[in-house]
Amino acid sequence: MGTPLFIKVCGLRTEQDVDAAVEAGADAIGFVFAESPRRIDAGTASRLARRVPEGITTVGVFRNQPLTEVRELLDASAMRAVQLHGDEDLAFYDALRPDGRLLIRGVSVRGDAPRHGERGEDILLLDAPVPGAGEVWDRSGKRLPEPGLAWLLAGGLDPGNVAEAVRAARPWGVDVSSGIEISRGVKSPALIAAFIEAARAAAE
Ligand SMILES: O=C(O)c1ccccc1N[C@@H]1O[C@H](COP(=O)(O)O)[C@@H](O)[C@H]1O
Repeated sequence: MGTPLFIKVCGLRTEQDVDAAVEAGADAIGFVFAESPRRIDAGTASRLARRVPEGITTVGVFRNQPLTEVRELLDASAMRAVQLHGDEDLAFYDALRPDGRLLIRGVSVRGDAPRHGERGEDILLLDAPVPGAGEVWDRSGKRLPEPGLAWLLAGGLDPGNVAEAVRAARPWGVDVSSGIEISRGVKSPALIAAFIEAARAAAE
């Protein structure tokens, strides 16, 4: 397919899961600071992030939280990227931009998918209506970003369906949370490895 697929695994909470993601070749690892069963505090995120080699992007995930809280948590945990997954407006993105972190805009697609770059984001993430719920959304008839733009497909992906999703939607990258869990909020190193292997194979 040309450029290698960018793979983000999200909602990791333990050393074992982080090590599995690094070992399996994830490009980015997400730590959830938003309201969620996967939420962790800054101290835990900081401890886990220290296990992540420099070339892998650590991502703090937020949803409709105050700017001061977002910035405090990002700084305290030394995240390399920020994912805003709510209704954050352009001013919110503009305020974070000078911090120099990669900006990821997570969008719950209900009608048409938004265009890449409307908030000045580096990466657009298209997700199901309820983030982190493991739901596949209906992509049929939807205008997806053009090839070459940095956008991630998310929403109900798992080791069994990611290959077909990559072949059909041709995303720049993929993001997963529920599909690599054995129960809500509990990741499986085996599923992390299986997901990354299946996604990579589909993109070759
Ligand atoms: O995972 C969460 O609980 C979460 C909470 C708030 C914002 C985003 C969240 N997760 C994001 O959801 C998608 C995919 O989830 P899934 O694979 O369908 O479970 C992914 O972008 C996560 O970053």
